[in-house]
Amino acid sequence: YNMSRPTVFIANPSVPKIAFDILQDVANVVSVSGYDRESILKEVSGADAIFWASGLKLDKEILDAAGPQLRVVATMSVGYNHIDLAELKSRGIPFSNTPRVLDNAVADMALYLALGASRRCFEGRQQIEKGTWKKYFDTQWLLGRDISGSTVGIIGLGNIGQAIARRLKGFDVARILYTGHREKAEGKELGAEFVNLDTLNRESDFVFLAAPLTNETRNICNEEFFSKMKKTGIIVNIGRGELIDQAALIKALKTGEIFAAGLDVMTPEPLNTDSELLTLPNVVLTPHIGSATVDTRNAMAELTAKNILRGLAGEEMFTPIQL
Ligand SMILES: O=CC(=O)O
Repeated sequence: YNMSRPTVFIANPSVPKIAFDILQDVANVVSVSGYDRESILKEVSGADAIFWASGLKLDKEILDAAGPQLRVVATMSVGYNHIDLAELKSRGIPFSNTPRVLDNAVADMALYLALGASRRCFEGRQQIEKGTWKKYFDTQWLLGRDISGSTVGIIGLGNIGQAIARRLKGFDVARILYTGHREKAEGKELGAEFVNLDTLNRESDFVFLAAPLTNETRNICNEEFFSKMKKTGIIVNIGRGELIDQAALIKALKTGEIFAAGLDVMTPEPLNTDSELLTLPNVVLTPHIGSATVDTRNAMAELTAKNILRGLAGEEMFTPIQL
C-alpha cells in the first residue's frame, strides 16, 4: 500500500477485471463491498477518482462523502442522466462516459426488439406454451408486419442511432427518417432524411428511441405521440425508460392504437413483476441488457479505466463530457 499513489474507488463490485488490471499499475484500487448506496457512501471516502457503474444517482452527497481530494469521475455507461453534471462542474472535476464501444451491441438489441415485436415472437411463444398452435395451417395466424419496405424513424441519430440505421439498410427498408437537434452529415451519408418529430411520428412504421434522457426528451413519446402513430406502428426503446410515458404506452398497446413495442428500458428498473407490461402479448421485453456482451462490457470497463488514468495524470480524457 503506497500512500503516494492515488486511490481509485470502483463503485460497483461486478466491474470486469480488465479495469483493475489497468488501474492497479498506477493506483490503489478499492472496490465497494455492496451494490447499495449506503455502501458507496460509507466507503468512497478518500477517493481521488470514482469509477461509476450503476444506475444510482451520483450527486452532491456522494461527492461530499468522497472528500475534497476527489479530482476525476468516470462512468461505465454511455448515458449520464444519473450524474449531477452541475455539481461536477462547480468542483472542476472532469467527467467521462463510454460512447461508441457499445454502439453495435445496443443496435443489435434494437433490431432484435423491432423484429421480435413486429413478428409477434413473444405471443407466438405463449401460443406454443398454451397448446393453441393449430394442427392445420391457418394462413391468418400470428401475422406480423414487414420491416422490409417500411419507413423507419430514429429519434436521436447519435452513434447508436447511426448503428441502427446501418443495420436497417441491410433489411431493405424504404426510408429512414430521423429527428434531433440538427441535420447531420452522417444522416446524409446513410441516406436518412432529417424531419421534425411530428413528421417522423406520423410517417414511421417503426420508431426507434436512441436519444439521451434530458428534460427535452423526457416523455417525448406520450399520449399525443401514440395517438398520431400509425395503428400498425411499432415502437422500440433502447435509450431510457423515461423517454416514454409508460402508462400512455400501455393504453396505446391495449386499445390497438399502435401494433407492438420492444423495450430494453422501462420504468422502474427492475420492472415491477406485477407490471401490466408483462401481461401484454404485443410487447417484447429485455432487462436493460443492450450493452451486455462479454466483449462490449470489457471494452466499456477498459475505456472507463483509461479515462481515469488520463484524468489522474491531468490529461484530457479519451471520451470527456464537456461540462
Ligand atoms: O444504459 C446503459 C448505458 O448508458 O450505457
